[in-house]
Amino acid sequence: MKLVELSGVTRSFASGRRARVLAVDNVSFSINRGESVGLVGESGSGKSTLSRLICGLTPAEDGEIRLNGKPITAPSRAVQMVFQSADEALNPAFTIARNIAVGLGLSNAGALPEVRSVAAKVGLPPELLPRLPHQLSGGQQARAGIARALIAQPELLLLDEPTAALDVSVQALVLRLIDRLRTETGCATLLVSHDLDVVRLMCTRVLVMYRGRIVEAGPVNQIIEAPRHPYTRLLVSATPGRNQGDRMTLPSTAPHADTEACHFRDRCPMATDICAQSRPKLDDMAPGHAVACHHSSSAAPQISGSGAC
Ligand SMILES: Nc1ncnc2c1ncn2[C@@H]1O[C@H](COP(=O)(O)OP(=O)(O)OP(=O)(O)O)[C@@H](O)[C@H]1O
Repeated sequence: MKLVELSGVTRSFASGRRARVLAVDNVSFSINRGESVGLVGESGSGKSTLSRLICGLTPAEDGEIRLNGKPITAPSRAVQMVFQSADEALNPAFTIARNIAVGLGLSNAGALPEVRSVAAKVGLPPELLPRLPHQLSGGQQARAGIARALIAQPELLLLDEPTAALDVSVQALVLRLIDRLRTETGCATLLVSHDLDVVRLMCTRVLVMYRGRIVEAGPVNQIIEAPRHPYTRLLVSATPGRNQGDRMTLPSTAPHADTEACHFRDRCPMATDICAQSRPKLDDMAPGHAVACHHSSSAAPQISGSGAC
Protein backbone atom coordinates (compact mmCIF):
# COMPACT_ATOMS: atom_id res chain seq x y z
CA MET A 1 0.00 0.00 0.00
CA LYS A 2 2.81 2.43 0.89
CA LEU A 3 4.55 3.74 -2.21
CA VAL A 4 6.99 6.23 -0.72
CA GLU A 5 8.21 6.44 2.88
CA LEU A 6 10.39 9.19 4.30
CA SER A 7 11.98 8.76 7.69
CA GLY A 8 14.01 11.46 9.40
CA VAL A 9 14.92 13.12 6.09
CA THR A 10 17.17 16.14 6.53
CA ARG A 11 18.84 18.51 4.12
CA SER A 12 20.67 21.76 4.82
CA PHE A 13 22.46 24.27 2.60
CA ALA A 14 25.39 26.61 3.21
CA SER A 15 24.02 30.12 3.67
CA GLY A 16 26.30 33.13 3.57
CA ARG A 17 28.00 33.76 6.87
CA ARG A 18 25.53 31.57 8.76
CA ALA A 19 26.75 28.00 8.95
CA ARG A 20 23.76 26.14 7.46
CA VAL A 21 20.11 26.65 6.60
CA LEU A 22 17.99 23.63 7.49
CA ALA A 23 15.73 23.47 4.43
CA VAL A 24 14.24 20.08 5.41
CA ASP A 25 14.52 19.12 9.06
CA ASN A 26 13.96 15.51 10.13
CA VAL A 27 10.83 14.96 8.05
CA SER A 28 8.89 11.67 8.10
CA PHE A 29 5.71 10.76 6.22
CA SER A 30 4.49 8.34 3.60
CA ILE A 31 2.41 8.42 0.41
CA ASN A 32 0.22 5.49 -0.57
CA ARG A 33 -0.17 4.10 -4.07
CA GLY A 34 -2.49 6.24 -6.17
CA GLU A 35 -2.90 8.82 -3.39
CA SER A 36 -3.16 12.56 -4.13
CA VAL A 37 -1.32 14.56 -1.48
CA GLY A 38 -0.86 18.33 -1.25
CA LEU A 39 2.18 20.08 0.23
CA VAL A 40 1.61 23.66 1.33
CA GLY A 41 3.62 26.28 3.18
CA GLU A 42 4.95 29.76 2.71
CA SER A 43 7.88 30.62 0.49
CA GLY A 44 11.14 29.17 1.78
CA SER A 45 9.49 26.51 3.95
CA GLY A 46 11.31 23.73 2.09
CA LYS A 47 8.63 22.38 -0.28
CA SER A 48 10.78 22.33 -3.42
CA THR A 49 13.75 20.89 -1.58
CA LEU A 50 11.54 18.12 -0.22
CA SER A 51 10.24 17.38 -3.74
CA ARG A 52 13.76 17.27 -5.12
CA LEU A 53 14.84 14.92 -2.33
CA ILE A 54 11.99 12.51 -3.13
CA CYS A 55 12.86 12.73 -6.81
CA GLY A 56 16.49 11.85 -6.11
CA LEU A 57 17.67 15.16 -7.60
CA THR A 58 19.02 16.35 -4.24
CA PRO A 59 20.72 13.90 -1.87
CA ALA A 60 19.55 13.72 1.74
CA GLU A 61 22.12 14.40 4.44
CA ASP A 62 20.33 12.24 6.91
CA GLY A 63 17.36 9.91 7.00
CA GLU A 64 16.02 7.63 4.31
CA ILE A 65 13.55 7.74 1.41
CA ARG A 66 12.12 4.43 0.24
CA LEU A 67 10.15 3.69 -2.90
CA ASN A 68 8.35 0.35 -2.81
CA GLY A 69 10.52 -0.53 0.18
CA LYS A 70 13.85 0.20 -1.55
CA PRO A 71 16.00 3.25 -0.76
CA ILE A 72 16.00 6.01 -3.40
CA THR A 73 19.52 7.26 -3.91
CA ALA A 74 19.32 8.55 -7.49
CA PRO A 75 16.65 9.74 -9.94
CA SER A 76 14.40 6.89 -11.00
CA ARG A 77 11.83 6.56 -13.79
CA ALA A 78 9.19 5.67 -11.22
CA VAL A 79 9.31 9.17 -9.71
CA GLN A 80 8.93 12.08 -12.12
CA MET A 81 8.75 15.79 -11.51
CA VAL A 82 6.61 18.38 -13.29
CA PHE A 83 8.32 21.71 -12.82
CA GLN A 84 6.68 25.09 -12.43
CA SER A 85 8.25 26.73 -15.46
CA ALA A 86 9.15 25.65 -18.97
CA ASP A 87 12.70 26.90 -18.31
CA GLU A 88 13.20 24.12 -15.80
CA ALA A 89 11.23 21.43 -17.62
CA LEU A 90 12.20 21.85 -21.26
CA ASN A 91 15.50 22.21 -23.05
CA PRO A 92 15.13 25.33 -25.24
CA ALA A 93 17.36 23.82 -27.95
CA PHE A 94 15.32 20.60 -28.27
CA THR A 95 12.09 20.16 -30.21
CA ILE A 96 9.02 19.34 -28.15
CA ALA A 97 9.20 15.71 -29.38
CA ARG A 98 12.80 15.43 -28.25
CA ASN A 99 12.02 17.11 -24.92
CA ILE A 100 9.25 14.59 -24.28
CA ALA A 101 11.52 11.69 -25.29
CA VAL A 102 14.03 12.85 -22.66
CA GLY A 103 11.57 11.47 -20.10
CA LEU A 104 12.43 8.02 -21.44
CA GLY A 105 16.12 8.70 -21.45
CA LEU A 106 15.91 8.79 -25.26
CA SER A 107 16.29 11.71 -27.61
CA ASN A 108 15.91 10.16 -31.05
CA ALA A 109 13.19 9.32 -33.53
CA GLY A 110 12.90 5.78 -32.14
CA ALA A 111 10.78 7.19 -29.37
CA LEU A 112 8.34 8.87 -31.74
CA PRO A 113 5.30 6.54 -31.47
CA GLU A 114 5.37 6.77 -27.69
CA VAL A 115 5.93 10.51 -27.88
CA ARG A 116 2.91 10.93 -30.17
CA SER A 117 0.77 8.79 -27.94
CA VAL A 118 1.62 10.66 -24.73
CA ALA A 119 1.29 14.01 -26.54
CA ALA A 120 -2.24 13.04 -27.55
CA LYS A 121 -3.02 12.10 -23.94
CA VAL A 122 -2.09 15.56 -22.72
CA GLY A 123 -3.85 17.31 -25.62
CA LEU A 124 -0.79 18.37 -27.64
CA PRO A 125 -1.51 18.16 -31.40
CA PRO A 126 1.18 16.36 -33.46
CA GLU A 127 1.99 19.47 -35.48
CA LEU A 128 3.46 21.05 -32.32
CA LEU A 129 5.98 18.24 -31.81
CA PRO A 130 8.65 19.54 -34.23
CA ARG A 131 8.54 23.03 -32.67
CA LEU A 132 10.94 24.50 -30.12
CA PRO A 133 9.58 25.33 -26.63
CA HIS A 134 9.52 29.10 -27.23
CA GLN A 135 7.16 28.51 -30.17
CA LEU A 136 4.46 27.17 -27.81
CA SER A 137 2.06 29.00 -25.51
CA GLY A 138 2.51 28.72 -21.73
CA GLY A 139 -0.31 26.18 -21.50
CA GLN A 140 1.16 24.08 -24.31
CA GLN A 141 4.59 24.18 -22.65
CA ALA A 142 2.98 23.00 -19.41
CA ARG A 143 1.36 20.10 -21.31
CA ALA A 144 4.74 19.22 -22.83
CA GLY A 145 6.31 19.20 -19.34
CA ILE A 146 3.57 16.87 -18.12
CA ALA A 147 4.06 14.63 -21.18
CA ARG A 148 7.80 14.45 -20.49
CA ALA A 149 7.10 13.24 -16.98
CA LEU A 150 4.25 10.92 -17.96
CA ILE A 151 6.06 9.08 -20.75
CA ALA A 152 8.18 7.35 -18.11
CA GLN A 153 4.98 5.82 -16.64
CA PRO A 154 5.79 7.03 -13.14
CA GLU A 155 4.29 5.64 -9.95
CA LEU A 156 4.67 9.05 -8.32
CA LEU A 157 4.30 12.40 -10.03
CA LEU A 158 5.76 15.36 -8.14
CA LEU A 159 4.04 18.55 -9.22
CA ASP A 160 5.94 21.65 -8.08
CA GLU A 161 3.46 24.50 -8.56
CA PRO A 162 2.75 23.21 -12.07
CA THR A 163 0.41 26.07 -12.95
CA ALA A 164 2.13 28.99 -11.19
CA ALA A 165 3.40 30.47 -14.45
CA LEU A 166 0.02 30.24 -16.24
CA ASP A 167 -2.91 32.62 -16.40
CA VAL A 168 -6.03 31.64 -14.50
CA SER A 169 -8.11 30.17 -17.34
CA VAL A 170 -5.21 27.99 -18.52
CA GLN A 171 -4.47 26.97 -14.91
CA ALA A 172 -7.91 25.42 -14.58
CA LEU A 173 -7.46 23.42 -17.82
CA VAL A 174 -4.05 22.11 -16.78
CA LEU A 175 -5.27 21.18 -13.29
CA ARG A 176 -8.20 19.28 -14.80
CA LEU A 177 -5.79 17.51 -17.14
CA ILE A 178 -3.55 16.48 -14.24
CA ASP A 179 -6.53 15.18 -12.29
CA ARG A 180 -7.78 13.16 -15.27
CA LEU A 181 -4.33 11.69 -15.95
CA ARG A 182 -3.95 10.74 -12.29
CA THR A 183 -7.22 8.84 -12.41
CA GLU A 184 -6.38 7.19 -15.76
CA THR A 185 -2.84 6.14 -14.88
CA GLY A 186 -3.38 5.42 -11.16
CA CYS A 187 -0.12 7.16 -10.26
CA ALA A 188 0.18 8.94 -6.92
CA THR A 189 0.71 12.71 -6.92
CA LEU A 190 2.41 15.13 -4.55
CA LEU A 191 1.20 18.62 -5.45
CA VAL A 192 3.25 21.54 -4.12
CA SER A 193 1.12 24.67 -4.01
CA HIS A 194 0.63 28.00 -2.27
CA ASP A 195 -3.05 27.77 -3.03
CA LEU A 196 -5.13 25.87 -0.48
CA ASP A 197 -8.18 25.96 -2.76
CA VAL A 198 -6.23 24.19 -5.51
CA VAL A 199 -5.05 21.61 -3.00
CA ARG A 200 -8.60 21.09 -1.80
CA LEU A 201 -9.74 20.51 -5.38
CA MET A 202 -6.92 18.15 -6.32
CA CYS A 203 -5.91 16.28 -3.16
CA THR A 204 -7.42 14.11 -0.45
CA ARG A 205 -4.65 14.71 2.09
CA VAL A 206 -2.44 17.69 2.83
CA LEU A 207 0.92 18.21 4.53
CA VAL A 208 1.59 21.66 5.97
CA MET A 209 5.24 22.64 6.04
CA TYR A 210 6.81 25.37 8.13
CA ARG A 211 10.53 26.16 8.19
CA GLY A 212 11.61 22.74 7.07
CA ARG A 213 9.16 20.69 9.14
CA ILE A 214 5.76 19.10 8.65
CA VAL A 215 3.63 20.81 11.31
CA GLU A 216 0.23 19.34 10.38
CA ALA A 217 -0.95 16.50 8.16
CA GLY A 218 -4.38 15.10 7.50
CA PRO A 219 -7.50 15.00 5.33
CA VAL A 220 -7.59 18.18 3.29
CA ASN A 221 -11.15 19.25 4.15
CA GLN A 222 -10.61 18.65 7.85
CA ILE A 223 -7.43 20.70 7.88
CA ILE A 224 -8.94 23.60 5.98
CA GLU A 225 -12.18 23.60 7.98
CA ALA A 226 -10.65 22.96 11.40
CA PRO A 227 -6.87 23.56 11.40
CA ARG A 228 -5.20 22.57 14.67
CA HIS A 229 -1.71 24.04 14.33
CA PRO A 230 -1.48 27.82 14.86
CA TYR A 231 0.53 28.14 11.65
CA THR A 232 -2.09 26.26 9.62
CA ARG A 233 -4.72 28.60 11.06
CA LEU A 234 -2.66 31.54 9.94
CA LEU A 235 -2.28 30.01 6.49
CA VAL A 236 -6.01 29.29 6.19
CA SER A 237 -6.91 32.76 7.43
CA ALA A 238 -4.55 34.27 4.86
CA THR A 239 -6.40 32.55 2.01
CA PRO A 240 -8.60 35.07 0.18
CA GLY A 241 -12.26 34.69 1.10
CA ARG A 242 -11.71 33.06 4.50
CA ASN A 243 -11.97 34.36 8.08
CA GLN A 244 -11.90 37.94 6.83
CA GLY A 245 -11.95 39.42 10.34
CA ASP A 246 -8.80 37.69 11.38
CA ARG A 247 -6.72 37.62 8.22
CA MET A 248 -2.99 38.02 8.77
CA THR A 249 -0.15 38.52 6.35
CA LEU A 250 2.64 36.00 6.12
CA PRO A 251 6.00 37.69 5.87
CA SER A 252 8.79 35.67 4.34
CA THR A 253 10.99 34.26 7.10
CA ALA A 254 14.40 32.68 7.26
CA PRO A 255 14.56 29.05 8.32
CA HIS A 256 15.85 28.32 11.82
CA ALA A 257 18.92 26.23 12.34
CA ASP A 258 17.96 25.07 15.85
CA THR A 259 16.61 21.56 16.00
CA GLU A 260 15.50 21.47 19.65
CA ALA A 261 12.68 24.02 19.57
CA CYS A 262 9.41 24.81 17.88
CA HIS A 263 10.23 26.81 14.73
CA PHE A 264 6.93 28.70 14.91
CA ARG A 265 7.34 29.92 18.48
CA ASP A 266 8.40 33.48 17.67
CA ARG A 267 5.22 34.05 15.65
CA CYS A 268 2.91 32.01 17.84
CA PRO A 269 0.44 33.71 20.19
CA MET A 270 0.37 30.57 22.37
CA ALA A 271 4.13 30.04 22.76
CA THR A 272 5.44 29.19 26.24
CA ASP A 273 8.83 28.15 27.62
CA ILE A 274 8.47 24.57 26.45
CA CYS A 275 8.26 25.76 22.83
CA ALA A 276 11.82 27.12 23.10
CA GLN A 277 13.06 24.02 24.85
CA SER A 278 11.78 21.08 22.87
CA ARG A 279 10.67 20.21 19.40
CA PRO A 280 6.98 19.23 19.25
CA LYS A 281 6.38 15.78 17.74
CA LEU A 282 3.91 15.19 14.94
CA ASP A 283 1.28 13.36 17.03
CA ASP A 284 -2.09 11.98 15.95
CA MET A 285 -4.94 14.17 17.20
CA ALA A 286 -7.63 12.28 15.30
CA PRO A 287 -7.48 9.32 12.91
CA GLY A 288 -5.12 10.31 10.10
CA HIS A 289 -4.78 13.88 11.42
CA ALA A 290 -1.44 14.72 13.05
CA VAL A 291 -0.21 17.98 14.56
CA ALA A 292 3.21 19.10 15.82
CA CYS A 293 2.37 21.61 18.56
CA HIS A 294 2.89 21.53 22.33
CA HIS A 295 -0.45 23.30 22.73
CA SER A 296 -2.50 21.57 20.08
CA SER A 297 -4.98 20.12 22.59
CA SER A 298 -5.73 23.39 24.29
CA ALA A 299 -5.79 25.21 20.95
CA ALA A 300 -7.95 22.70 19.14
CA PRO A 301 -11.16 24.09 17.77
CA GLN A 302 -14.25 21.85 17.64
CA ILE A 303 -14.05 19.66 14.54
CA SER A 304 -17.30 20.03 12.69
CA GLY A 305 -18.55 16.88 11.02
CA SER A 306 -17.88 18.25 7.56
CA GLY A 307 -14.41 17.15 7.01
CA ALA A 308 -12.91 13.79 6.32
CA CYS A 309 -12.44 12.76 2.73
N1 LIG B 1 20.63 25.22 -3.59
C1 LIG B 1 20.40 25.95 -2.49
N2 LIG B 1 21.42 26.61 -1.88
C2 LIG B 1 21.23 27.33 -0.76
N3 LIG B 1 20.04 27.46 -0.14
C3 LIG B 1 18.98 26.81 -0.70
C4 LIG B 1 19.11 26.05 -1.90
N4 LIG B 1 17.89 25.52 -2.20
C5 LIG B 1 17.05 25.97 -1.25
N5 LIG B 1 17.71 26.73 -0.34
C6 LIG B 1 17.13 27.37 0.86
O1 LIG B 1 16.37 26.38 1.53
C7 LIG B 1 15.16 26.94 2.04
C8 LIG B 1 13.99 26.20 1.45
O2 LIG B 1 13.91 26.48 0.06
P1 LIG B 1 12.82 25.83 -0.90
O3 LIG B 1 13.05 26.33 -2.28
O4 LIG B 1 12.82 24.37 -0.71
O5 LIG B 1 11.47 26.45 -0.31
P2 LIG B 1 10.02 26.50 -0.95
O6 LIG B 1 9.07 26.25 0.16
O7 LIG B 1 9.95 25.58 -2.13
O8 LIG B 1 9.92 28.00 -1.44
P3 LIG B 1 9.07 28.61 -2.68
O9 LIG B 1 7.63 28.37 -2.35
O10 LIG B 1 9.45 30.05 -2.67
O11 LIG B 1 9.51 27.88 -3.93
C9 LIG B 1 15.19 28.42 1.67
O12 LIG B 1 15.71 29.14 2.77
C10 LIG B 1 16.16 28.48 0.51
O13 LIG B 1 16.78 29.73 0.44
